[in-house]
Amino acid sequence: MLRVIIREDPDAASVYIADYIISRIKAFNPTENQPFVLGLPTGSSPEIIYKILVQRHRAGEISFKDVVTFNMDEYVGLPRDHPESYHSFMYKHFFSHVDIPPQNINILDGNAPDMATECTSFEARIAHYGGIELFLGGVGPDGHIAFNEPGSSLNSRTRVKTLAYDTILANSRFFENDVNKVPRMAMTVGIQTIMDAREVVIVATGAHKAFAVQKGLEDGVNHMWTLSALQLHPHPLIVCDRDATLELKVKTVRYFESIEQAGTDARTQGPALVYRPRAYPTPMPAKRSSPRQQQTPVGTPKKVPKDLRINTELHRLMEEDELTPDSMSSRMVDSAIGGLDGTLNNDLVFDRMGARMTAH
Ligand SMILES: N[C@@H]1[C@@H](O)[C@H](O)[C@@H](COP(=O)(O)O)O[C@@H]1O
Repeated sequence: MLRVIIREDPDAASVYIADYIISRIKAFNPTENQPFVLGLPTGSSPEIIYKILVQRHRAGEISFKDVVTFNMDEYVGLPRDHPESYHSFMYKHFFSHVDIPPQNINILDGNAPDMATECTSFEARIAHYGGIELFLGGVGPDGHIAFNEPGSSLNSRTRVKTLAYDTILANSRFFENDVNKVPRMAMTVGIQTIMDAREVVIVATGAHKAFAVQKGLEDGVNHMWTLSALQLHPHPLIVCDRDATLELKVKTVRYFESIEQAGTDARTQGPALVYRPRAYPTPMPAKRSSPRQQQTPVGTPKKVPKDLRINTELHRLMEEDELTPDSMSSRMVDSAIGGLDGTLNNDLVFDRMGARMTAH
């Protein structure tokens, strides 16, 4: 069921989401062998949420020791240590301040020598953990989730996307208001990757999100407003501030408010917490990588166990016409995304195109 929670301002909406995430992690009671798998976004809206999560962690209320994270997107070609890379954002606002082990952090490498392999490997790492339990996301003013711009396939998986002009314009505020400094491409999880999460929580704050919220909630499912795909998800939660509801019908707002007033607190109404979503195969036991392996850039894995093969007849992993030319990539060592490299190098293989892994 679609749940919409409305709070008066961004702070109150963020407190709600931080509370929600904490309660879900606690209820899951993660361990090293059964970690809570959390999908995470960047952007100015989630910044407040991270701030609250850090405060709660410092107050001893929540640990991220047994949480594994997957970030939804990253710019292509921007150096990892650039202040505006999503890698830098995540460390600055969250990872550096909590007890998450570095090997539990998964961020797409926007400078990977082979973009297709990087995307395929990301999906395989998610599958390795049995899927994402809770995917937190934001929404762009044009209704995009992650970087699934208008027109994205609702069946899409992790791939390279060209950014829409609206998004380049919106994100130029992080690049000295110069549209020419904004990367033109990004790697992003697909709509299907998000839809496979057991639970999706979206933060939408500010009047500039109101139109996207209206299109996403009140109109039908369509690929031009990719937020609308969540209408088909069994457990979506959209948390808005009052301004983000400005384009909704009064009737819609009243309905969602009445659901909350009726006592069905979303915090106790999430899906049953299970470690392994049925959509995913039983994963291999997690192996600890040696520090040396953690320094290894993402390479081409060797072979795929049968239960991790993805039938890409159904899901194309790449939009080949949008691939970055090799010359734009620079090989970088990313220790933060290297935690599973050892495992992947030993146990998984992708063919040259990276887009097709078929059952033999
Ligand atoms: N790829 C990110 C999205 O994941 C995010 O939801 C959106 C909105 O960000 P903000 O919260 O800054 O408005 O910005 C970017 O495009």
